[in-house]
Amino acid sequence: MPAEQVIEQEPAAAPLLAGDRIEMLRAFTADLGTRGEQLGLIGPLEAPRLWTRHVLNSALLAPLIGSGAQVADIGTGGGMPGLVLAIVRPDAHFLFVEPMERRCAWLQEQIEVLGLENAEVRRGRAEEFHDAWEVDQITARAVTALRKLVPLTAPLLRDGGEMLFLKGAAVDAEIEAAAKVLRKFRLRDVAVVELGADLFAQELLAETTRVFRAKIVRHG
Ligand SMILES: C[S@@+](CC[C@H](N)C(=O)[O-])C[C@H]1O[C@@H](n2cnc3c(N)ncnc32)[C@H](O)[C@@H]1O
Repeated sequence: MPAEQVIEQEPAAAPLLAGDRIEMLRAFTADLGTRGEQLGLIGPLEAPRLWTRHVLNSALLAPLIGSGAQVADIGTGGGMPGLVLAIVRPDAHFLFVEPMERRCAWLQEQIEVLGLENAEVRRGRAEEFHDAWEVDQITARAVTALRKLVPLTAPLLRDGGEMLFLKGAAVDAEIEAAAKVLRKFRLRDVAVVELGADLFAQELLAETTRVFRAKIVRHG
């Protein structure tokens, strides 16, 4: 049996990003680090980079969430980024869209254990909710490439709503490959935003995060 992985020590940026929600974020991270691999929520090598690569990578998105916004997080899985954002942004409301039953059970358990009042799980694939909702913002991480993610998520957004997708180093190539769907779904103000550069410069965080950001403008 492989040796148990040690959970990464909490980076100095964590309390700065979580503010008075830090204890909640610590409880979630500890639970994910302890049970996440066994439940198939994180890979076998992820515990030593759990804070940096997963939890804080998600929390960095928090300043882009609108106050009072209705947000759908697509493919929440073990909780990234939706559950982390629901913890650090109690002033916004989150729907966790996830097709896998075991992952939904984990997310529901976390909502109850943490006492989160601003989050709900919706079991299913994003396409099952097309035209049923008109949310303000959509978040997603590690679900699929942009050229597939945009058609999956655009019908869930209100006119003027926004996509915020955590992406890796290949984001520019993904945007290029998605040029046709970006036009088809009338996305505007397409940008790649780098988050966490200030914390990185102060050596409080080991990595920055890239976000694909765009607005949908159906009329005009
Ligand atoms: C690689 S995991 C990423 C999980 C989490 N977002 C993260 O970054 O750790 C992809 C997740 O997307 C979910 N998923 C795949 N296709 C989906 C769809 N069409 N709609 C909603 N969720 C989907 C999967 O069930 C899985 O939990």
